[in-house]
Amino acid sequence: MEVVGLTAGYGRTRVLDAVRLTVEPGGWLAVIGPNGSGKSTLLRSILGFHPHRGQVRVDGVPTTGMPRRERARTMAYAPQTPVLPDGVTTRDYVTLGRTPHRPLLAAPRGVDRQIVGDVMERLGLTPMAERPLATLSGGEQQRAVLGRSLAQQPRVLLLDEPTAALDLGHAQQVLDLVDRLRRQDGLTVISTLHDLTLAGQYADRLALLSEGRVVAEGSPAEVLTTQALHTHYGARAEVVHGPSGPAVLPVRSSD
Ligand SMILES: Nc1ncnc2c1ncn2[C@@H]1O[C@H](COP(=O)(O)OP(=O)(O)OP(=O)(O)O)[C@@H](O)[C@H]1O
Repeated sequence: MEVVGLTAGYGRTRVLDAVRLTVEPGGWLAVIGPNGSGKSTLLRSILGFHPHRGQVRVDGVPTTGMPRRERARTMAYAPQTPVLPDGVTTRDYVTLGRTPHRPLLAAPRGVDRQIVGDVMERLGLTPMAERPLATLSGGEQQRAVLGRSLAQQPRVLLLDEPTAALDLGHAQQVLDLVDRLRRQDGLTVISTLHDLTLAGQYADRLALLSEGRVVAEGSPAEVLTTQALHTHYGARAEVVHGPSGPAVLPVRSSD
């Protein structure tokens, strides 16, 4: 996937300024940056949900002008704060991810049910499959949202803060699953992640966004530096390099 010269904003306020990114097939790019730096706006622009200038290409093909169903088979999105429909079960909700793969208004086929069952099993959602979505905990709902996007079997998966409502064990379970899918199936992943240690462990490249510009891009060890965390987050932190990648340790003020 290539993003070239992506510029976007709200009204007269520019939020993204000529953003340029490239992600190899099967690559995982984590977009990091302080609150309000434009991460969600970037994902929504890439998906074509937010007006922007510039170009987004998948396998060299511009996504602008792609028919909606083709675009939905190309890119799937798990938003940070999804709007969840009332009165649907978890299974029905995950099954919505199959919509771009089956004829309009057709009932789910055996293959759709099998893919949905498989995704729910891998995300630990099977025990709550027949429960109304509204009765799930925040973390369970977040996994259901990810399940829907995985059932879509896209080539590019865009995840906005996929671990925000998850405890550490479930966060690792979800990130491990995404990691397996990219290694086995060549799924390309672009995610935002506030947890910089998890970002450094799972993504193979990081892009640091600050005030709408990519100010650093490279391997986790290249991007996660004490200086960058100080300059762009105003944070005091040490970066420790371990076997799973860099870990970010906040340093308490001595005052
Ligand atoms: N609907 C909107 N109308 C006006 N301004 C908006 C709107 N949505 C976002 N913004 C502004 O655009 C900027 C970027 O927001 P965005 O949500 O993309 O940032 P972010 O990096 O995802 O932030 P966070 O880490 O807090 O989720 C912020 O200053 C925000 O206030």
